[in-house]
Order: sequence, then structure tokens, then C-alpha cells
Amino acid sequence: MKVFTAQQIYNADKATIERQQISSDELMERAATQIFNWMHLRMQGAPVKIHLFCGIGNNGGDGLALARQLWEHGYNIAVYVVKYSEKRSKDFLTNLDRLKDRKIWPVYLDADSELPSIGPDDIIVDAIFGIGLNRTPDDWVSQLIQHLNKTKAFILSVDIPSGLFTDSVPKDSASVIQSNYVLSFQVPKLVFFLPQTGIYVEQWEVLDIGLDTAYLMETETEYELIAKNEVLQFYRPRTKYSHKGTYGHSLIIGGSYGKIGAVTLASKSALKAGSGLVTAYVPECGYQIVQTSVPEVMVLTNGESLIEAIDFEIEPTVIGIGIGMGTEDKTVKALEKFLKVNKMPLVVDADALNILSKNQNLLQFLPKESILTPHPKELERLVGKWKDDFEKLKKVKEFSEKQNVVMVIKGAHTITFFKGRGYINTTGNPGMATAGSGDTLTGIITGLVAQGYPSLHAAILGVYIHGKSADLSIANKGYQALTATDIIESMGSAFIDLFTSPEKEAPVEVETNEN
Ligand SMILES: NC(=O)C1=CN([C@@H]2O[C@H](COP(=O)(O)OP(=O)(O)OC[C@H]3O[C@@H](n4cnc5c(N)ncnc54)[C@H](O)[C@@H]3O)[C@@H](O)[C@H]2O)[C@@H](O)CC1
Ligand SMILES: [K+]
Repeated sequence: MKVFTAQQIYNADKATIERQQISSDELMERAATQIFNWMHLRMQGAPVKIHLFCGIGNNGGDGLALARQLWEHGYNIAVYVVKYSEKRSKDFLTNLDRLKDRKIWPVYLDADSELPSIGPDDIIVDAIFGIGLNRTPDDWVSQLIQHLNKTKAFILSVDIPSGLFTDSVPKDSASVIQSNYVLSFQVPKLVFFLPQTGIYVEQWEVLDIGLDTAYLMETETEYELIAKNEVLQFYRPRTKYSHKGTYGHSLIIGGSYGKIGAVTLASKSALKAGSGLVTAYVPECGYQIVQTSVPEVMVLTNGESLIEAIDFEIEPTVIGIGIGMGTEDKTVKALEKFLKVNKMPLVVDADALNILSKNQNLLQFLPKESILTPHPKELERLVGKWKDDFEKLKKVKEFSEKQNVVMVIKGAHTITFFKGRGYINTTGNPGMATAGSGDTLTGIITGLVAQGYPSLHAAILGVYIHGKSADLSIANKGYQALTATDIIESMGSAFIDLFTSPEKEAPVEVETNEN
């Protein structure tokens, strides 16, 4: 699913109005109807108090149109107009008149108003600001937002939590609605997925308001959301007459005394991801450990307790390098020498990334389209500090383009960057913040490259499967007990899940006055 910028959404809006020959008011009505349907389906007429806070732009207009529809279906509503500006939009005014026609009188809030009282079991509809927010809200609006956040009421945001910009981090974190659920029109917004701004969005869902499909299809976006449908497009099925040679040979290089487990996990993951053969390259202290814990994996050794040279006679298809490897001088030299002669595709992680960060002249030796999988600290060492998430994305994008590598930025929503585009993952859970989870990812991606997946696809699919395996594991492990080994054990189910469960339940249509 594409992630549009605010400007692209405004353009989609305009294209829809022109091509479908509808008015902007009709489009607003569609948006409000979709929200109404969503609420009505869940509330079934329950007499819960619904407080609708509406700004004076089109987001507020959506809120007013929704208020009317709720009222027409007998819901218990209170409408507030948050008068942060005199410049009321045309469709806001139209919908305000429609409320007045029905003798529904909103409460007007300004800097001098008392803060409304809201019960813990009430519902708040947040339609104060939408994607049109262009500066930090005034103090009194910010106080209102803080007041709403402090209530125990469930907050449902229209399109985007009010106070959240679509393309930058809020300057004042207190001026943003802490939303329990965001119903976003047609497309999700990038800020839902970044660590600094995603915290305002507990859950989100997109509502189809029938924006022009041609526009949506044709418009190129910088970001794409990756779910099952997206990865299925490049999944490579196995063929009947294939043999293990068809599926490549992964070489996993890493490990040092006390950190052989990392290589064990990565090797096992490469196998489970489908690599035909897997060889681990570890110091001698790891020989028996890897041989006994993963009998399917072959083992090469060098050095006693750490890798002192990287030199082998086998011809792997791909090399995953760096996990548990340490940054001792001898290992650094070994890596340097190896990089200068190596021509094989690489998946670079952990200590190999740390070594590259300190010796940036080595970056030039990375084969093109290598995959780098840094966690936030490793990324900082590699590209330098950033002031906020947007600057981080910019730096990663530049780095990936300059070095011609695939960058996998690990986080709650891992983002994979390549050739100027970012692919946002949607699987995974907080249980994955556990030892060895990253080693597992490196193994999976390596195993996919071995099978012939192009780097970008291997990274995107690897990240998806890694998260999905963890999602399937938590059903009986919970977040706390989830281990990297559980992720590996669920990988089979994650692959099967690609083909078995439907992506989403079909939306249920609700009868309204409109249809
Ligand atoms: N584009 C679409 O697909 C659709 C958009 N709709 C709604 O329209 C919204 C966008 O509406 P608008 O462009 O009117 O913008 P908003 O309703 O988000 O904001 C209202 C206006 O307030 C002003 N403003 C911005 N920041 C301010 C601040 N801090 N203090 C005071 N004034 C400020 C701006 O001039 C802005 O246009 C969307 O979020 C969505 O809810 C829907 O009506 C239906 C379709
Ligand atoms: K909003």
C-alpha cells in the first residue's frame, strides 16, 4: 500500500472531484459516512456519550458531518467547535448550517472557554486538525488537547491525531492528541510508523472514500507499506525438479568466544528460510557448538577464539557477515583484507557494521546491492547523529543511494531503503526486542538471497517473515517469553501463512440514510 504525502492526498482529492464530477462537500460526506459506518457497526446504537471536537477546516467539517449522521441515528452527542482561526472552510460552514437546521447547537470553544467535562466511559471524536496543520497549535488549543488526553475516554481521531504534522516531528509533544484509534482516509500517513510520531497512534485503519483509483495507481510515492499482498508479488515458489543446489549456499561468517550462539541462530535461520546449503565460518572455539546445535550446517574455522583471517575455498552464493564477530584488531584486519578481494553479495550486520563505521574507507569495497541491517546505535555510528526521525530517514536514503546498498533500518516498523524508496514493514511486536533477534534476521535475509531473491526483495520479505514468525509465536509465548529460537521455530508457519489466512476481514456494509 502506498504512503502518500499531504500534498499528494490533496491532489488525489482534487482529481477525484474533477474526474468523478462530485463536489468537495460530497467527498466530505463520503468520508463522514465511512466513519459513521465504522462506529455504528461497533456501537450498535449504544447510548454512550460521544463528544465531537471539530476544528474550522475540512477535518472539522468531517466531524460536523459525522455528528449529524450520529444524531440522525439517535446517538447521544455533544458537538464543540474549536475556534482556533476565523478562516473557516466552505465545507465546514455548509455542515455547520446543516447542524443548525436540525437545531443542534455546538459549543464554541476559544481561549476563554472552560474545559468541557468528559466521563471516563465517554467517546471523544478528534476532528480538530487534519493534514492541514501547518504550525504548532496555540497555547489554549494545546491545553484543550492535553485536557482531552488526560481523560480516560476513548479517543477516535479523524484522519490523523490532531496536532500531528504529516511531514515533520511536533515541536511540542504536549500539543498532540494521544489517539486510541485513527481512521485515516484512504491512505496511511508516514508519521504513523516512525518512533517519534507513531507513539500518538495506538491503532489505525484506512477507510476507503473512493478517491480516484487512476490517480492512486499512477502516483509514485517515496514510501510503501509492506503487508502480505506486497510480499506475495515477488515470492518465488519452489519447483518440482529443483535440488538443494538450486537454492544456493549461504556462508555465515562471525562469532567469537562467548558469542557463537549468534552464528548458530543466523545459520539455523538461513536454513529455515530455505537456503539449500549453509556453512558457518567461526573461530575454532565454535566448531563443536555449531556442529552439535545445527547438524545440517557445515562448519569452517579460523583462529582460536576469534576470527583472524577470512579465507575459504568454497563458493557460496551469498555471505552474511558480522554477527558476534567482535572488533578486535585481528578481526578488523581480516575483514579489511576480505572486503578488498570479495566479489560475493553480502549481508552485513553487527560488528561488521561497527568496523565499517570506524573505517569508512572500506565502504567502497561493499559489492553493489549489499544489504546492511543496522539497529539504531549501529546506524548512528554509520551515518552520524540525527536531530529527529525525518532527518534520520534523509540520512539513510542518502547513504543507501551513495553506497548503492539496501539499508534495513530495524525498529518497531523496520524500514528498508533502496534507490530512494522506503518500504515500511507491518509485522512484528515488542517481544522481538530480545537477544539474538537481529542475528535471526540476518540469517533469514542471507538465506533468501541464496535462493536467488534480488537484494531488495530478500530484505523486504526477510523482514516481513521475521516479524510474522514473532507474531505467530506470541500466541502461546507472550511478549516476555519470546526468544529468537521461537522466531526461528515459527518460520514455517509464517511462510504457510502467506498462502492460508486472508489479509483482512471483508468490510461489512451498514444501512444508512444515504443508501
Ligand atoms: N483530501 C481528502 O481526501 C479529504 C480530506 N478531508 C479532510 O480534510 C482534512 C484537511 O482539511 P484542511 O486542509 O481544511 O485542513 P485542517 O482541517 O487539517 O486544518 C484547518 C486549517 O487550519 C489552518 N491551520 C493549520 N495549522 C493551524 C494552527 N496550528 N493554528 C490555527 N490554524 C491552523 C490551516 O489553514 C488549515 O487549512 C483532512 O485531514 C481530512 O480530514 C475530507 O473532508 C475528505 C476528503
Ligand atoms: K484529527
